[in-house]
Amino acid sequence: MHRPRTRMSPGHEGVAWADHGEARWSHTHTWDHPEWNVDDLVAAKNGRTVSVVLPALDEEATVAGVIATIAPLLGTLVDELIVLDSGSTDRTADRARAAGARVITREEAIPDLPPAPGKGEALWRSIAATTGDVIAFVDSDLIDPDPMFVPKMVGPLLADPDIHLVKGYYRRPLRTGDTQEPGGGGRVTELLARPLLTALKPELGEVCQPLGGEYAGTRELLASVRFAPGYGVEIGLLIDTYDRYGLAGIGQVNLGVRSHRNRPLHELSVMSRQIVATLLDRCGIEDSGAGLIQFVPEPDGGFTPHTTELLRGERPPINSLP
Ligand SMILES: O=c1ccn([C@@H]2O[C@H](COP(=O)(O)OP(=O)(O)O[C@H]3O[C@H](CO)[C@@H](O)[C@H](O)[C@H]3O)[C@@H](O)[C@H]2O)c(=O)[nH]1
Ligand SMILES: O=C(O)[C@H](O)COP(=O)(O)O
Repeated sequence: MHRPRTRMSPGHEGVAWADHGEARWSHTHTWDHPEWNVDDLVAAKNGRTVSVVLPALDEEATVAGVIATIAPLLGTLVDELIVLDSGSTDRTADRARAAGARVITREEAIPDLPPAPGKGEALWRSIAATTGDVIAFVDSDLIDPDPMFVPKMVGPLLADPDIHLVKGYYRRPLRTGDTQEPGGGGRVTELLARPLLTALKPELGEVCQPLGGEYAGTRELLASVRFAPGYGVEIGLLIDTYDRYGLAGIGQVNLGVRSHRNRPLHELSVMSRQIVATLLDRCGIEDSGAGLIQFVPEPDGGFTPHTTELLRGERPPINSLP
């Protein structure tokens, strides 16, 4: 496969863009109009294998729909498709199996170690449970994802040996009740992650969706980095990849539109607290470690404080396990 074309247009005046040699990273490592097809990618695999991992916690409503968009690639581009069940108590596992995925629990992935809660733990264990040279992650709460999500994400990894992490980016609608706001989604991304990243790691300000759950990486990278707990996992992986390989090791690909189950604001606050903890840690800034206090409105007009503690317990690189 030829190196895919880059199409991110410039014109962001006033932004201190990172120079990547002669060309800016946003030109050389951003695929705004990816044009490769599955046959191109199969030819580019060259003996390498691709695993797709769907982390899932109680996603019975959507998991089968996500699998249905990826299962047709099994045996060609995709060599294995697993759902890493993060402790679901609903019918996620049954539905995932019926749709054509292999379901692996956290305990099965690494039997000798009791599982911790959170998404980071599920992804970390999935590295041990899969064998692909390239691993693509797709959230299992997506609604009508495009079947080209995985082919688009793995393209740069198969084409360029210097790239180790490819983040998807997209338009993000926000659904509230019966209404849908086309560009209203990605609230934590836009209000917290991108501003804070720009302040502390300005070169990563060019990454459109630092938090998005659709990304792919080489096993070389993913087995050799630590995994942050909970929802800190994406920001941790992004910064750790940057610190190891620089921007040259990262790519991003336009996946079109991504809809998912939009969480209520109070759940996103807890997610944000976890992300802040990992971001500060990766930037060498001390965090108080305090849990987030939220004020729950009561029927009588008052509020009750409720604290959510931070998830702790960074996981070491999988390839450092005995
Ligand atoms: O303990 C958990 C929590 C979540 N999930 C799964 O992880 C995926 C994403 O979780 P979700 O709660 O839907 O996250 P979002 O609200 O969509 O948050 C965004 O931002 C997070 C922080 O970067 C990322 O982890 C998400 O992938 C990204 O979509 C879903 O398939 C979940 O079922 C688990 O497997 N275990
Ligand atoms: O990635 C994010 O910013 C959070 O998952 C919130 O996304 P949403 O605003 O689209 O629900």
